[in-house]
Amino acid sequence: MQEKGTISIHTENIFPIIKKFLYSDNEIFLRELVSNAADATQKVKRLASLGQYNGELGDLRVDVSFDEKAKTITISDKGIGMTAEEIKKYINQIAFSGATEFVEKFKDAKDANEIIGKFGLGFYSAFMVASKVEIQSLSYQEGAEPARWICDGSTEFEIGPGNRTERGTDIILYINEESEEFLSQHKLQQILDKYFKFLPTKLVFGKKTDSVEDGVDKDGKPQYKSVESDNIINYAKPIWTLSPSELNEEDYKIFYSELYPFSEDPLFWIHLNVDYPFNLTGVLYFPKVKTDMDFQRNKIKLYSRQVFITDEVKDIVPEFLMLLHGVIDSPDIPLNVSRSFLQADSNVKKINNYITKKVAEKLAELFKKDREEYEKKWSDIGLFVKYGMISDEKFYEKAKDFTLLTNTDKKNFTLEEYKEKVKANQTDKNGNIVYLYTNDPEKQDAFIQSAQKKGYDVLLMDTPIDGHFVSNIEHKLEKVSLKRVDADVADKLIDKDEKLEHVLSEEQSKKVQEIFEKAINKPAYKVSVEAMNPEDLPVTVTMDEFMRRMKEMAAMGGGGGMNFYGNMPDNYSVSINGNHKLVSRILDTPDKTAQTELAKQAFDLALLSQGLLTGSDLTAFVNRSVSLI
Ligand SMILES: Nc1ncnc2c1ncn2[C@@H]1O[C@H](COP(=O)(O)OP(=O)(O)OP(=O)(O)O)[C@@H](O)[C@H]1O
Repeated sequence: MQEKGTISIHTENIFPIIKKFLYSDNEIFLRELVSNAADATQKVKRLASLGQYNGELGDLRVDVSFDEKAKTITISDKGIGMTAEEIKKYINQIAFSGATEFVEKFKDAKDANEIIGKFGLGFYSAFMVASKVEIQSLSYQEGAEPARWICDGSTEFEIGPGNRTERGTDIILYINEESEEFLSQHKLQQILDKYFKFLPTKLVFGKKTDSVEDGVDKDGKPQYKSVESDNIINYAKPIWTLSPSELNEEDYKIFYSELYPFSEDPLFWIHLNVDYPFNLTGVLYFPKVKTDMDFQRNKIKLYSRQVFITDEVKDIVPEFLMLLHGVIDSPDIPLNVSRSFLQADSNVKKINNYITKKVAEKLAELFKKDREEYEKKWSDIGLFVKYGMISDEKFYEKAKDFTLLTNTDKKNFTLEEYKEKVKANQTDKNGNIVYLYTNDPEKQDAFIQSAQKKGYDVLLMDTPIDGHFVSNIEHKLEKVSLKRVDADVADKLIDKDEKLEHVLSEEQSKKVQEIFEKAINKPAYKVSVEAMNPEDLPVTVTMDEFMRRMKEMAAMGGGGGMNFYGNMPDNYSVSINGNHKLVSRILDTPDKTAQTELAKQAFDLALLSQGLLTGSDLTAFVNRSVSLI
């Protein structure tokens, strides 16, 4: 009996609205329809295992096919099927209270995901690409009659007897004009690969032809023949569904290369597996990252019951772990709602915390088990760890035991070990331990050497994140302050209240100061004469630690009062080593011009050693040097 009816929503024509909103993301229709087919297949399997279905299961597979001439795409399954009554119930009654609310709520929606799941519109996403949709279905129930449903995208539908002779469902999409791009082998293959590589139900997309070896010819050369077989989409083994005890190292590496072909082997990985209070499985990899490109290319992929959803996992994965690779699968993440909802979702927060905890545990384990190996990997993982410590208090608490500080001799220390190492020699008169660091060992070499002469240790803080990391640990560690090695002359880097004897009288000092002020003749350079080790350089140019950090923050866009520092000129301190032979010589030079030239030369050498001497000053220095020789 042929029957006509109206889909129960209160608007004339919902589909143009759906289409309009969802257009940008319209490949989702395939994700929704193939997922439905796979669900129906899983259901019949379950019924059989429960003894509620006794028919032949047969080859349980989902087929996607297309017909370029007829302009159709068909999704077929051998699942539980639907009777006409069920079609009416499941397909016709769209699960939302009213189209008015729908339109109101989502007139600004940009993402199809926001709408589809929320309103149980999975099936209706078909109308994003089809002008007409037909269902042919035969239910698994005994004595069921095949049913056919057809709808042209208006709220009118037709339902009546169908033609399916085997259990299961065909969804036939009559592709609309704007969506003809989907009627392509390449396009469909690409979409199916993206979403269904790990689908638990076999998914077949037509046939493929392979060339296989077939004996040898009369000259003994191998012969080949073409063999046709099903083009199966989901060949790969989704290892995150297995238990870690069933897997070996190779399995994890193979899986990684399946996810990200042509990538270098990962450093290590974490197998995630929880089922309470939320359900989540997955494998996260720590990549070996060579370039920034790698970060952008290989992202964590989010799955829901083995169907790919997105690689935009922001909010689900803690920000500092966004650089990891791998897969997360959770049916408990509300995939289909807006971002702001996601951030407020308590499951998402728990998942976030869980992942952070797991990562910390893994790192702690690696550190404990094989420190040498861990140290080798530190240059790669240090970035994650430091970023994590800065951005997440809880992570800091865990990571402080396995964070390493590396010094200029490339030796590694934990925070605790380092404190012990330098405590004796690097504590200032107020009882603060001063950690010295360099962010550019080449440029700051002269300072590093002077510090080392005093028996000080210098840390290497030369990655982009280290500037923040320095402030972070300084803030967290008690009675510890960090100073860049060029923040002052070696004798004053750590103020121990030890005064060196001055060879110059007060009057002589004043004179030296005047000579240098005149020679330098730049207000941004503040000259002082110090009693220093005679072995140290005659002139040292430094920028105060506090001032430099403020300027760095201003340069990075720190708001508010930071602009104040950003606008200040670069101010430097020029320390003249009053105990140096050269300084005495300058003082004793009777010829005023020669005296100024010598002072200039000594000052320029200081600038030169720090790469601060450029342009016309550099040219003048070179000319002066030539004439002095
Ligand atoms: N291929 C199919 N075989 C059997 N039943 C199906 C098939 N496709 C859809 N259905 C039935 O129609 C219902 C509605 O499908 P629809 O995709 O609109 O929503 P859903 O799958 O329940 O939810 P969502 O897509 O939001 O996850 C399904 O729950 C299922 O009962």
